[in-house]
Amino acid sequence: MLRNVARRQFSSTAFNPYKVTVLGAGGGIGQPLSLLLKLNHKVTDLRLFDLKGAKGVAADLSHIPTNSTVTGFTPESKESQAELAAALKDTEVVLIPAGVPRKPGMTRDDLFSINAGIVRDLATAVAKNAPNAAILVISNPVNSTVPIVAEVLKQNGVYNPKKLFGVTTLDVIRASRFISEIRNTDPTTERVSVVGGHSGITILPLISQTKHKSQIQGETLDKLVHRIQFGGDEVVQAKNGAGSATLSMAHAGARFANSVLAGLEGERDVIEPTFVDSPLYKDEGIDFFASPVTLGPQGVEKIHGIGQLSDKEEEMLAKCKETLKKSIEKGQSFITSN
Ligand SMILES: NC(=O)C1=CN([C@@H]2O[C@H](COP(=O)(O)OP(=O)(O)OC[C@H]3O[C@@H](n4cnc5c(N)ncnc54)[C@H](O)[C@@H]3O)[C@@H](O)[C@H]2O)C=CC1
Ligand SMILES: O=C([O-])CC(=O)C(=O)O
Repeated sequence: MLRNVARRQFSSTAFNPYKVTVLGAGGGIGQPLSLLLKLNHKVTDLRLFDLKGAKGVAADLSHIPTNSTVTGFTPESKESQAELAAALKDTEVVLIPAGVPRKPGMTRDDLFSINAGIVRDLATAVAKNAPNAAILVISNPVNSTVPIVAEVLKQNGVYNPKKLFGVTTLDVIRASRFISEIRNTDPTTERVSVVGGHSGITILPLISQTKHKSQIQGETLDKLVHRIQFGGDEVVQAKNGAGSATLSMAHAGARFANSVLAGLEGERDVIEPTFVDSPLYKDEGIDFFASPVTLGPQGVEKIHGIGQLSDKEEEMLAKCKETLKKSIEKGQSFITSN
């Protein structure tokens, strides 16, 4: 009995042979994320790339008795692109947690000067070696790195807006957890729509759309919204210079990747909030926005609107859009004006 359950949970079949690549797999997020992907029965060929450490992580994970193969890739020399190309060749899903994390006192935008170039170069390699892959961007600042990837793909003639995602799932899981702490409920059943972007005031949790809207008001509401928006800072401060969220992010990234794979496999009604090329506010010059998205065989199947907001949420949305627009334009012009 136990064996059957284990087999059902972990074994792969010929129907779901997905190749998945993690870029930045040796890092704080990359390692636990790779572990969770090794446990995902939808993944059969797991490729791990990092400037350092990926081979060790791959050898370690390869002893876990799930059906996927795991291969590690590190560049032979500073200039070598061959290993990155091999890690990406014809892969179906690419997760990008490569880049530097925050230290106390920094904003995510402070990471732009280093991470923009890292993400640009990795996106260029994806464009050349896996032009049809779904790309899941974790590296911060997400509000700018996703537009960077889009512009690189456009320059290479392979941009498919249905296959590019900024991973905002950590905001969603934080919202579930924090609301359950206030209401003393089971966090696994709490659903909160979090829209906008992924930093500070661009993170817009729609508490008025939850079943707790009448119970969570006034100061409690303000504190909850603030905690969801600045949840990353709690971890950055607690780690005190040793980085930002890694384990909760690995969980969030693995959950989102599983949803993307479920959509590709043809599962129906897979909906996750994510930061995508979106029609919602394009007429205001905002090319990307996070909202609930139905995931399907081609990637994005349907982008849902954000529904009815409270007056307070409308005010927050206006501020969110102002900041988001600038961050998106900063990412776009990093590619178009260089
Ligand atoms: N989207 C989100 O919700 C979240 C995003 N993040 C972001 O994820 C990124 C990674 O965070 P951590 O894993 O904690 O950092 P880390 O420093 O522990 O790991 C980053 C890894 O990227 C690798 N790397 C750097 N340049 C590379 C390149 N050109 N090619 C391949 N690998 C490269 C490094 O060698 C390192 O192993 C940061 O930018 C962080 O801000 C972190 C938490 C949540
Ligand atoms: O706070 C950070 O820098 C990392 C992050 O994006 C998060 O934890 O939400």
